[in-house]
Amino acid sequence: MHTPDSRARSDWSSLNGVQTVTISPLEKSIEKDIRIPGSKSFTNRALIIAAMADGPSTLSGILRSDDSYWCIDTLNKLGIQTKVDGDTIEIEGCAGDWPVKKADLYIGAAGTTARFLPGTLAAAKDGEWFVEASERMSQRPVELLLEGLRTLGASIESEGYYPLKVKGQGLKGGPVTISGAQSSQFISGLLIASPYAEKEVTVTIPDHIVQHAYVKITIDLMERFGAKVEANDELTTMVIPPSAYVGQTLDLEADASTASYFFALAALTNSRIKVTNLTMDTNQPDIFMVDLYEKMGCTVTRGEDFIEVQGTDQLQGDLDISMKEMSDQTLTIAALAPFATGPITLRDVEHIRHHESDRISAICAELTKLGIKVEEFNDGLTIYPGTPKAAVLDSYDDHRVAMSLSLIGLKVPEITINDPGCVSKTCPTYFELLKDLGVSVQFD
Ligand SMILES: O=C(O)C1=C[C@@H](OP(=O)(O)O)[C@@H](O)[C@H](O)C1
Ligand SMILES: C=C(OP(=O)(O)O)C(=O)O
Repeated sequence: MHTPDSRARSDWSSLNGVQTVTISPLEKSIEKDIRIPGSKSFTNRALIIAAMADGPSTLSGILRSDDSYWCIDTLNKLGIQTKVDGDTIEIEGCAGDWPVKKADLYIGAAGTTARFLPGTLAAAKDGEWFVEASERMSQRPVELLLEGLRTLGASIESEGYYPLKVKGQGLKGGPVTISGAQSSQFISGLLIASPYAEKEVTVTIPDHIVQHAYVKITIDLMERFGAKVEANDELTTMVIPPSAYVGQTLDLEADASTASYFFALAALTNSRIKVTNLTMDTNQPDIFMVDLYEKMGCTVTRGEDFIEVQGTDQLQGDLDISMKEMSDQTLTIAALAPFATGPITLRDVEHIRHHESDRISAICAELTKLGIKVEEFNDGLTIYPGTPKAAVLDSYDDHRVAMSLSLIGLKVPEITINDPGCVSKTCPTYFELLKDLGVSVQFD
C-alpha cells in the first residue's frame, strides 16, 4: 500500500487515521439535489491574487481543503492578514510587497500554489524565502516555469524541483517563451506575477497548452482584480502591461471537477443528480464531462441555475476520446468504462503521469486488480467491458484515484479503498456528500 504523506494533510483534512472505506452497491437509484464545494482552481488563484493586491478583498464560496489550507497558511507566514469564517475569507492585500521578508514556507501538495506562488515572491523588491512542498509535489515538474521566471529576471535556486529558494529582487519583464505541453499551470504562474514586472511581459507558447481553459480562468480572474491581459484566441501570445491588482469582493464558483463524480454516480446507477450551484456558464473545462455522459447514454439538462444528469440502465462504450482538455477526469471515465457496452480509449494525457500519482499507471493497476482488461500506453489507456470483482484498492495518496474508484463500489460489492482521507486535497467532504445522497459508506 502507498504510504500517505501525512505532513501534507492539514487542519481542514477529514478522515485522519481512517485506514479504509468500503462503499456498498446502491439498492435503488437516487433522485437528489446537491451543492458542490468551491472550486480549487478559483480559490487558490483568488487567494494569491488578493494577497498581492492593493487593499482588502472578501472571497466567498472558497474551498476548504488541504490545497487551500496550505495556500492560506503560506500567505499568513508571508505576513498577510486573513480572517476565515466558514467559506468566506477576508484578505488584507500587501500591494506586491510581502510583509515578512524571510521565512520558511510549506505549500503542501497543491500544483496550483506550487506553480502560482514563486513568481509572486520573485516579483517582490526584497525578501528571501525557502519554499518546501509535499513529497509528491517535490517530484512534479516546475523547471520550465522557473526558467521562464528567470528569463523575466527572477532569482530562484533549486535542483529542478521543490524545494526552492526564492529571492525578491523584482521582475524586469520582457519576452518569455514557454511550452504549455507539460502543465497549463506554468503559464498561469507566469501570468499572475507579470503585472508586477517593471516592463510589459509578452508570453509566447511555441507548442500547445494542455488544458488551456485553466489559462483562460487565470486571465479572467486577473482582469477581475484590475490587471490587463491582451491575448489571442488560441492563447499563444499574451501581453501583460505593468499594473497592480486591486482588492475585490468575489463569490467563487463551485468546483466542476468535484461535480463530475456526482454526475458519474447518476450515469452509472441510473440516478438523477441535480447540481444546484453550477451552470454551463463557466470556464472550468471539466464542466464538459456532461457532454461525455450524454454520449454514454445519459440525459443532461443544462438549466439557467443548475445542471442535472439522469443516468441510464446501460452506459454506451465504443468510444475513443481525447481527454487533453479535461484530463483530471480521465480516471472518472476509466472507472465507468467497465460497465459500458464496448471498449473506451482515453488519449492525449501523458502529462497526468506527473500529477498526484502516475495516474495512467495507477488506474491501470487498480482496474487490473478488479479483473478488468486494460491496455496502457504512453499517453492513455483502453478499458474493456467486464464484471469487476471484490478487491482492496490503493488510492496512491491521490484524491482523484480514490473518488473515481469509489464509483465502482456503487455497483460492485466489497470494494474497499485504502486511505480515503486523501480526498482532502480537494474535497474533504466527499464521502459525507455520498452518505447524504443515501450511499452506504463504511470506514475502518
Ligand atoms: O490551473 C489549475 O487550476 C489547474 C490546471 C490543471 O493542471 P495541469 O495543466 O498542470 O494539468 C489541472 O489538472 C489542475 O487540477 C488545476
Ligand atoms: C492535477 C490536480 O491538481 P494540482 O492542482 O495539484 O495540479 C488535480 O486536482 O487533479
